[in-house]
Amino acid sequence: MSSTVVSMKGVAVERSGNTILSEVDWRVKNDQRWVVLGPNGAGKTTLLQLAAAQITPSAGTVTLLDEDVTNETDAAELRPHIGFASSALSRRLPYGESVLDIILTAAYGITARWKEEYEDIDERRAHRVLAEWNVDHLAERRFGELSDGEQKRVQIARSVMADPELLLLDEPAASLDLGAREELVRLLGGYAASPSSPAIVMVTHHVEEIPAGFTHAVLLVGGKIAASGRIDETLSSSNLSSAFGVDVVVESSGGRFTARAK
Ligand SMILES: Nc1ncnc2c1ncn2[C@@H]1O[C@H](COP(=O)(O)OP(=O)(O)OP(=O)(O)O)[C@@H](O)[C@H]1O
Repeated sequence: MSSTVVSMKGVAVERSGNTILSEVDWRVKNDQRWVVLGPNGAGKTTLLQLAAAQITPSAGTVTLLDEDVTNETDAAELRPHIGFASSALSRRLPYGESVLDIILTAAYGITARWKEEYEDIDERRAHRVLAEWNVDHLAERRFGELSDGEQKRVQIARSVMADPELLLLDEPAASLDLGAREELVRLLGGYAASPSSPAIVMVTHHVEEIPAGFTHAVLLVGGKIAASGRIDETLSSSNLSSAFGVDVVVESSGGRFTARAK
């Protein structure tokens, strides 16, 4: 049965006197896979930080997994149930740590192994999750020695290790070469297609990075939602042209999208 995992009503975020998001009304259900698009500075990462319970709104209400997020205590309780992969978070991962430990520490919500005793069941799950993201063969390697593409897949494996109810991905394919991008997009598409996967929200700059099977899209412009809804309807040539201020043609084939200037 589908249920709402993210609900934002009349949400605004202000920082240093600037309004970064305003009038945001948005709902994500557990069987939906969303992509967030918009020009640089539109507020995409800020929207994801709200959904990750990393920040609280300046106005309006944010409800995550049926809990209102009004203060730091609410947010701290919610965070273990939300998977979040972003390059800002990955910079905090210890580069000398083994891939297996990077994944295992996620089970305890920490970024470095100290003296924890892990259960066999955690290790088995870690290997299963690594295999799911096609990095199990790298389990004993140091995280910092991996290629960008391998590191991105380990970050996502880490963010799903604790079996989250909501998975948030901030530009997971940024800086990847074509082969690594396509490998990641294929794996994300497979993950998105599974009914047992959580709700997913992915921020990206490029429609080519949207995996097949994503169901919804939201376009942010100047901190406001310019369009949102079913992906095919929202990612229209006219919506993207007006969001990015350039005349583009958007095409889709086999569930994937391309965009190019007219
Ligand atoms: N702590 C802060 N204080 C003041 N302004 C901030 C702060 N954090 C972000 N901003 C501003 O808020 C706006 C939205 O930032 P955000 O990172 O959410 O946008 P974005 O759409 O993810 O951008 P990009 O595509 O460039 O990553 C930007 O203009 C940014 O400079």
